[in-house]
Amino acid sequence: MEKAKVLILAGFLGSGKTTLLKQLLIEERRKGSRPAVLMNEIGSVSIDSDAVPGDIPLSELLNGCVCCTLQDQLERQLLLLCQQHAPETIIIEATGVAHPIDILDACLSPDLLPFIKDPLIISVIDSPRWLKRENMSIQSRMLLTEQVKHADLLLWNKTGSVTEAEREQLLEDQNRLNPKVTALFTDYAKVDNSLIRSLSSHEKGDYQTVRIGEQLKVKTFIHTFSGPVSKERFEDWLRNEAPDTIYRMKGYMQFSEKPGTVLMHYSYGLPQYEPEFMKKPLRIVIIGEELDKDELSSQLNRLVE
Ligand SMILES: Nc1nc2c(ncn2[C@@H]2O[C@H](COP(=O)(O)OP(=O)(O)OP(=O)(O)O)[C@@H](O)[C@H]2O)c(=O)[nH]1
Repeated sequence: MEKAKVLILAGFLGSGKTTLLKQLLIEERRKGSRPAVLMNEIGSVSIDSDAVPGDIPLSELLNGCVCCTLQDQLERQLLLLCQQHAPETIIIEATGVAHPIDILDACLSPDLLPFIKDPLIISVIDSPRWLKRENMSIQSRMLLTEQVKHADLLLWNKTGSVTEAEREQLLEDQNRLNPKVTALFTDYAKVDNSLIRSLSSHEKGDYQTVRIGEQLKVKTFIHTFSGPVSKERFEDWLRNEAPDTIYRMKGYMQFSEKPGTVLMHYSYGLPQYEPEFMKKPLRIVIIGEELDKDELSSQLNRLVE
């Protein structure tokens, strides 16, 4: 049996991993290959799994981060995927707070060796966030650095608004942290899949363990809206009231100004909306540091009209 190639998508919350995943799946389909996806989200509700078409085997690890609590489960799920579906490629989208080497460790268990080859770490970095990382907590900064340092392929993503001088800075950081890496400047994580196929992983050095859970204080919670909210007031809330330690929000909402449900993505200060045509519960997952759940819930409840 042909061993499956494993791609580990690493990168901080909201950096563009799901955007890359969708493109990789389209490309895998185009070349007639059999991909499978393993997703890990720290919330108890999977939102990203909608990105995976229904006929592609998908395994989900919810409610925890691979690097902290779910390593055994990741191993088991990988084994099951291999035994049940014999995929040619397995794409692992880890939570934005996972340490890439921990995921790699789980992939390298002896039980899995007959089934998988070449785990490759693709780190998707939110370039504007990287450039302003001094505003983040020390643990988050360390994690970002580790994601750059251990990447086999590094995507400096969201470079649409990055200046030439900032690109120079990114290259300098890259040369300092991971001089051998193959790196690209990308927008919406657009990358030629033939490049990924041609890559081979390099030796991983020692790494500094960053266990997220307690230390990073990245927390997640789910807020359920009882009805439509005012879009204008929601965006006012984002601009003026929402704590800037919210890294990411994602979920389904309805706005009183316009009928229909939207999938709302929020990362690094900007909301984006996509129409959603299926009936979905009006709930969002909020991920951030030092969040006061009760305070946030009452602020969000006040937006319901
Ligand atoms: N402006 C801009 N937005 C982008 C780019 N790449 C992705 N996005 C948007 O950023 C948001 C987050 O992207 P995702 O692909 O969901 O990020 P992720 O890393 O999977 O996020 P988590 O699953 O929360 O960790 C989405 O609204 C994307 O459309 C980019 O290059 N430029």
